[in-house]
Amino acid sequence: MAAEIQEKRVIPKEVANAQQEIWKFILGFTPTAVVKCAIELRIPDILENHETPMTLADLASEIGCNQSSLYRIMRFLIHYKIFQEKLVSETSVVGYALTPLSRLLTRHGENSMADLVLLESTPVMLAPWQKLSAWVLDNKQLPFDAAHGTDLWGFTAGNPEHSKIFDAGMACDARVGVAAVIEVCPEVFEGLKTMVDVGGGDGTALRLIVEACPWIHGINFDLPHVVAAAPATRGVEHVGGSMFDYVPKADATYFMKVLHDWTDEDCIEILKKCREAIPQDTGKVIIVDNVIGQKEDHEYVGLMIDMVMIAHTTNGKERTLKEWSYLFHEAGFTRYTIKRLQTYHSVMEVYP
Ligand SMILES: C[S@@+](CC[C@H](N)C(=O)[O-])C[C@H]1O[C@@H](n2cnc3c(N)ncnc32)[C@H](O)[C@@H]1O
Repeated sequence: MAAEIQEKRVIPKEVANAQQEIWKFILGFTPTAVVKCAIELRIPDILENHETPMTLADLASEIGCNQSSLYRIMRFLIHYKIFQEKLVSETSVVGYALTPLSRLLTRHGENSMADLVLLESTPVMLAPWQKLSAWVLDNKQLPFDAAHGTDLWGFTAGNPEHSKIFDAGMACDARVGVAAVIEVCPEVFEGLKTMVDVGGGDGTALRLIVEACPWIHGINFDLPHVVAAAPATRGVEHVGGSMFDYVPKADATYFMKVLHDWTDEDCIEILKKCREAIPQDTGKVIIVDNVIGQKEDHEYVGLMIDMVMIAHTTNGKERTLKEWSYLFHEAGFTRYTIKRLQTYHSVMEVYP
């Protein structure tokens, strides 16, 4: 039966368009929730392991679920280009296949971002988002503390399961960041005999750097509960402690997505500790972090991460180059260079 569709416009086009846009905010969490669902069901892994596109019936049987609910999940994710429909070779049967996006959502792929999706969508990380407006109003209790009664680092120290999820999430972003640094500016690591990764998490970043630059002896420095759970790695020594007390001595200190967790005053204190830890004539601090307010390319990621800093950290923030430069100057450093990577990160080398 053919239906006749008549579009009767009773509200101005501009308002109708605005309403469509607002729906993105009303239900903006749905892509996150449904992608998380697909990862938990291991759909990217199942499709990766299947040589040809997979029919709904085969995929449902592999997962052990009902076809009609799976169909709706897949229809939604195809719309978001997470999966695609393709003909099963030389037949007219349509199956599901990976796209460049879902290739990043397998559980153990080299460039997988799945653990980061799983981390950010845990109830623990979502709860502080309910507390933003209260914090903006009085700037008293930080959103994470308001939700959990302690800051993120205190929470991970007391919750080993969440600490593991947090470290895994950080490690997947570290893999992408380190690969980009080694690809674009390997000279950053030339001539270094020792390097300490301050706030290095489970040591993933340092492991990859030492694998690519085997002349470096790596020191992975993080809070005691984090290094206690970190896997032993050749060429990397794990040291537990707090960067507010001291930074282990090395030719260079390396920070990846650490300083953005802290206030200007905290960063200046940490950077001063770094100046004491490195040789005054040949030492340097290497910072891999976001610099906002530059080219447009990754600005939306930077601005979203800036909101994450409010929700999850102790007054951390994303910084412009001018704000970074202020920290370096206040901590007593005299010059720095900056290189932008294809990812949202930049690499800054800062000298005494
Ligand atoms: C956002 S994560 C970044 C981890 C890692 N650099 C990466 O890029 O994946 C921040 C790290 O700082 C560590 N950290 C927090 N407070 C610290 C302190 N006082 N001293 C040393 N590390 C600390 C956390 O345990 C966590 O591993």
